[in-house]
Amino acid sequence: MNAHRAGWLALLLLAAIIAGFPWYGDLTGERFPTSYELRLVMRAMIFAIVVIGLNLLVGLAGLVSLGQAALYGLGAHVAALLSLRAGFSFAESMAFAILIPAMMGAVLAFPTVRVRGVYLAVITIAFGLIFVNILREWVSFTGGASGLAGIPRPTLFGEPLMAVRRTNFNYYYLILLCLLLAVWAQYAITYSRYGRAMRAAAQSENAARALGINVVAIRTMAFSISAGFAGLGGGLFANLALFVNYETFTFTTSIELLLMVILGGSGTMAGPLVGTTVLFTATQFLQGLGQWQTFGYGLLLAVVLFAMPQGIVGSLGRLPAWLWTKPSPRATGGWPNWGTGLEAVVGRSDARGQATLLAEGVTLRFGGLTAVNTVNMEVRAGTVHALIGPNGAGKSSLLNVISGFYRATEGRVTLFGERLRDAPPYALARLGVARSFQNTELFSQMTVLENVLVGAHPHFRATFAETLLRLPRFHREERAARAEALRLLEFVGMSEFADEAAGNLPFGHQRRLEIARALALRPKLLLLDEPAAGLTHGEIEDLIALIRGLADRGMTVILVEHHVDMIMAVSDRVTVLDYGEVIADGTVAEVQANPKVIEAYFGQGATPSLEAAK
Ligand SMILES: Nc1ncnc2c1ncn2[C@@H]1O[C@H](COP(=O)(O)OP(=O)(O)OP(=O)(O)O)[C@@H](O)[C@H]1O
Repeated sequence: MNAHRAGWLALLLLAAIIAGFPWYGDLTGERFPTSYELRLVMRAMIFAIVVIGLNLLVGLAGLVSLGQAALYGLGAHVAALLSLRAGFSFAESMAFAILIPAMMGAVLAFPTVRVRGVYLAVITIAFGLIFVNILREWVSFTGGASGLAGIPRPTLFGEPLMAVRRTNFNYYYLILLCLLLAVWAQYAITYSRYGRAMRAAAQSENAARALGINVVAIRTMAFSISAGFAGLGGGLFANLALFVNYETFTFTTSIELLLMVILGGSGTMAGPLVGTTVLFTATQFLQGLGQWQTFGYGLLLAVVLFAMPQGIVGSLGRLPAWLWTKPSPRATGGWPNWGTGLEAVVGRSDARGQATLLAEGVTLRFGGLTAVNTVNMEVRAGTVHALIGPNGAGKSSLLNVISGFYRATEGRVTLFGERLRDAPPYALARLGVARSFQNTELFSQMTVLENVLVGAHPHFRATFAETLLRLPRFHREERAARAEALRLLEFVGMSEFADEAAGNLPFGHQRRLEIARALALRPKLLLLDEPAAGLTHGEIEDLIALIRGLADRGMTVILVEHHVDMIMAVSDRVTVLDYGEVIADGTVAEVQANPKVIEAYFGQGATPSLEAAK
């Protein structure tokens, strides 16, 4: 049985235990559980729903929020106010309890455009503090310290949800249903292009942008979904307690929620359930310790996290690998022989001869430094165009302008016949511009296969709803993308590494993977920034064959390289930069004979051949 199935089975078992819990007393004749214990389980389930939402934000999108209790409180207050003051039904007020916090979440995501990490955490703390302050001070609306009491007992389809008679467990089961739906949603989002995009944006923002992911949009989505879960939890809580005030939603609750995520194992499927259960149970037991309660709580956390730094599920999940160490795949020799395989993975373009890229007077300044100075360059489709020059000549800067990472101070760039003014990197990627980075930028904690799948992100058409419901189009696209990703991996000789974490790969393989991932975008223009750096002689030979093969099939390649052998072997044209300016442009032979180039590389009076640079 694989881990996947075991997980679902464990969940089913847990659901069965929770579902059977109210009937335990009837079966055994004991006075257990009383309505007090039932309420505790309901509150724990509500917490778990909020924690699942927070896990998506922290564990997947890598965004730490310390204001989640405020969104939970917002849901609770929306539900309470709408049913108390506006006479909304339970279902109506719950819909708004989810919707309004989700919208608030999108607003909260806005600062992530500028800040992340600890700064973002501080902003979310500020949000939480302001929220509680408003609740406390706006007495006419929220009741201040006396809160909102007398919320009507919820009913659904005319049926009372709360205990009128002892065996009315409707609300209990409704919360359980919501929890199971939340677990499902977490699973469906994590194992989809949305989850992959969230993890990608967290692990390498630049690579994510270069692969067509709108990082701001994906983070807004993560915040919004997470806030929606918090709101759902809040609404359920208000209708359970029938009373709300600010004291339930303070900063301490936000910390508690985050601790549940971390203790369970952030980013894991079962982590939120385990973390919530352990901390919730611990809190109940520790109540017996009186004034030592906080001490015991702190000690428990410190010990568990010291022993299991990845959280309970995160650390236990590694156990099988540790117990039954499987040999990690060994590096294969060279890359396979490209030939027919290439056709299958990149197809063939017939745009040959047309101008793929036209740079006119492109200038890029960093303060007083002119990194790129009035560069004019034309790159034709289906050619390998090398961009060379001494260190600091401005080659990477020009690549960054072409791929949208830097905005040209002056001049213009025309791509595929369209003038694209200030298009962001993700938009250019979607038009067909892929790139590699000088220092490889992989999603190191994702598997090799997942890395390539992120490259296919812009090609998915299934909507969010189709993804959540796992409708046929989702499965079709996912299967096709996987097949294509595996083909690409086979193509770069890395099939046996598919399930390995990208960060564990040897350097040469990381470069291969970066190229496979870029090809998954099905680009028309491929920008390679020093792809041969750190590769062995044999690997460089393979790389040359690959680049040539790509160009022969109509793909345009712009190559920034220092390896002179490689440039001579593979390039159709060469543009030479020095101090940000174009000093030569032509075929390899023309450039080689150009005195300006020789001077730039070797100083005045040097050997008149680039060959000597080998
Ligand atoms: N973000 C930045 N801020 C300020 N200056 C920068 C920035 N990026 C590059 N530069 C400067 O611009 C100039 C060109 O740098 P660039 O990295 O484009 O050169 P390069 O030709 O790619 O060099 P190398 O071959 O060493 O990678 C250098 O003087 C560099 O210090």
